[in-house]
Amino acid sequence: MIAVNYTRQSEREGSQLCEESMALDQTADSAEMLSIYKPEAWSPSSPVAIGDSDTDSVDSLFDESPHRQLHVFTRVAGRAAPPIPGLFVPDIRISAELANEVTQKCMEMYFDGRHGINQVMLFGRSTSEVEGDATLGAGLPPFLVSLLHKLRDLLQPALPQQIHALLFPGKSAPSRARQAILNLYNPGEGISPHVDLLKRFDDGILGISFGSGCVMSFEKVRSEGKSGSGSEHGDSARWDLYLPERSILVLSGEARYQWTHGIEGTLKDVVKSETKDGDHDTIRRGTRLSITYRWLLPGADIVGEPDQPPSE
Ligand SMILES: O=C(O)CCC(=O)C(=O)O
Ligand SMILES: [Fe+2]
Repeated sequence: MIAVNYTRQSEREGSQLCEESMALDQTADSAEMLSIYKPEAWSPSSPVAIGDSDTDSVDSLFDESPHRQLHVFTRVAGRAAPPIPGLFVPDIRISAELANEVTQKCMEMYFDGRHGINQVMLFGRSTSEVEGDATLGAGLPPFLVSLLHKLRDLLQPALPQQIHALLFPGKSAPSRARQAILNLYNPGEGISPHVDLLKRFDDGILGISFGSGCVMSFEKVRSEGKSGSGSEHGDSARWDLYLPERSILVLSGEARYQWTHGIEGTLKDVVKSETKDGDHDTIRRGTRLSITYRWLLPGADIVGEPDQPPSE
């Protein structure tokens, strides 16, 4: 087995959203103190804005000052997968027992805190029947192979058949190289928006969240030659989706190739309320571990270079 350890390049830099999230963390303990912009259910998230406004949807942070009214808007993430073709987040969770087992193994084997590592890449192969015991990831540590097999069974009724077959090829399918990437995020850490490397990874990406939820943001890759802020003019779109712990994410087709995914480095996520329409929950980030399985393209030079940043 080959393992490659990295310190992940993380944190989204320079964007307006990031600055506002900082403001969220620094200025308020609860979302009630903030002005929350609430987009319609499943309309793409609207841009963040700071400035004077007297609309009903915002409250002032500084009501007592008539001269300086600062309004902070933030996005409210949805809880159901947005309509991006090829994106699947089925409404199922792996069991708490399995999640604990896997997390414990990862912490013991890779993230014991000795080297400041927060990213590990592991490599294996799916094998076919002719080679004897067929597995979905021979060469990966047994607990990651076993997780793959459990995911195959769990996802069987939850995904379209061809997407399931893309992730879990049958026993007679040719052997393929597969990577498992483990990412550990302390509260406040994230990963820059990116498209997984086009020259290294094939279609069909499977990710599982452990230990904490987080909001994952998806942004449409801009077509070449277009510029400008875009979102109000139809050439860009963004969705924010809350991924609860033990949930499973699948990226394929358009979602894998035409949209970036990223996680903002924030201590709290603002998410649509599960119980009350039009309301929101503020959810504190815990330490999150993610495991992502990806197919390597034939001949991809896989060892020695970081996976981020990404789009090409
Ligand atoms: O942590 C996650 O769920 C996403 C990780 C990711 O996008 C990556 O490693 O390419
Ligand atoms: Fe990624």
